[in-house]
Amino acid sequence: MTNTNSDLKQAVLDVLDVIIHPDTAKSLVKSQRVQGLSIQNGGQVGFIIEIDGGPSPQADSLQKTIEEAVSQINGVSKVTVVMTSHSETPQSRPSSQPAMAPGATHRMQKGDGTATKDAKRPAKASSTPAERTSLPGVNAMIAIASAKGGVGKSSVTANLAVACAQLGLKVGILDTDVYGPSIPTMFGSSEIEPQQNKEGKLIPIEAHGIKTMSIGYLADTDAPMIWRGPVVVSAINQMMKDVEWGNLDILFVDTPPGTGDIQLSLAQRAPLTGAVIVSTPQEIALADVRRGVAMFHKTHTPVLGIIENMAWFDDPVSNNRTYIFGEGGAKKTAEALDIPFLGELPIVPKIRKDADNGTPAVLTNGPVQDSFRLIAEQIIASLDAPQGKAPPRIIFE
Ligand SMILES: Nc1ncnc2c1ncn2[C@@H]1O[C@H](COP(=O)(O)OP(=O)(O)OP(=O)(O)O)[C@@H](O)[C@H]1O
Repeated sequence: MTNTNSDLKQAVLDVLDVIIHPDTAKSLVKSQRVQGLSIQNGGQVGFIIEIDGGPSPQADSLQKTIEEAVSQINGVSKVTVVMTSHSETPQSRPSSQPAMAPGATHRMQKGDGTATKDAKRPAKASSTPAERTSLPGVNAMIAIASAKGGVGKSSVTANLAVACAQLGLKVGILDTDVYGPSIPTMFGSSEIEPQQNKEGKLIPIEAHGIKTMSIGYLADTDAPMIWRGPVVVSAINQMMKDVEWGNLDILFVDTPPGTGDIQLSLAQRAPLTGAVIVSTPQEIALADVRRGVAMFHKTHTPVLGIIENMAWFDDPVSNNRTYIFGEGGAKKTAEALDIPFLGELPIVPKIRKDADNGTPAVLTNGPVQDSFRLIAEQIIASLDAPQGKAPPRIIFE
């Protein structure tokens, strides 16, 4: 960040410090209601304000006051305020927890408070997948999850989405991985800034035939994200609803790794049709898979299947196959948990290289494309099967 940006940041904080929250009669800054303040090039200011309760005329008026006050600051070209609410009050934050995410940004506009309403809605045991896909125009919403980080969840999401599009489906990806949003990089779209339509909804960025929206387009991903769980969930909830997805056959959701509170809230609140779990074959990852499956069961989200990534490596020089992370562990776990096993993907340097270059490997004809297509076909078929059960597994080498 440049000195100018630092000065501007301080000027914004100074202005917010003198704005008093009408309910608590405390300064927004002092009551730790400002999160994720960020200044983008050209004086674009974005931040989150935590409010209590859902949308209200008071919240609207507070937002207007904030926007007007900040836009008066010399050097500010655009102000975007996200109003979020959740059940925990800012005052109950442990003092060790930072109130702000330095450098993090968020350019979405005006929360609708649905996070609060949703937080009170229990996951219905009786809900069917169809009932839970409530995003208008979106036929199915599938979470790609991994209980462990770095197992290739985003790579699988990107390639699966393109494989589904190659099979003729309209596909989108919502990247909610706040800890490392990699979809913009994998689609070569990280420099593009999403625009808004007349209703203020974000227009997804289309790349390689996929509509993408990512927290990475909205945030400074070089800055550490230290948002608290409820704020993350609220921001993601807003991302889901405030994007003009249009008509989609499948919206894949790249989720943050883990099975903590954030992931549980997401599984409860997102109108998921089902979840696909990605794992590597080793035992330590598989223990996490069990936790992930349990989490989705708890929220009555059908687990459509498990994909084993980085299953083996074929050395092109020696022609030897090495099972670097062990052999067949995810398949065994799938069998033990009575969950469809969707297939295994080897370690292929092209998958990594193409991801880094912004062109998913599945775009090139060859074995990688074949593997992802087979998995995509099973997932598509599983959407029509009762209870989200996949058809018998197709074996490929
Ligand atoms: N089958 C594969 N072959 C080769 N490289 C792979 C494969 N799958 C993933 N990778 C590479 O491994 C790294 C981690 O993958 P990726 O970012 O998709 O994982 P992730 O589970 O989404 O990570 P995170 O937990 O950080 O979100 C990336 O560099 C990616 O290109």
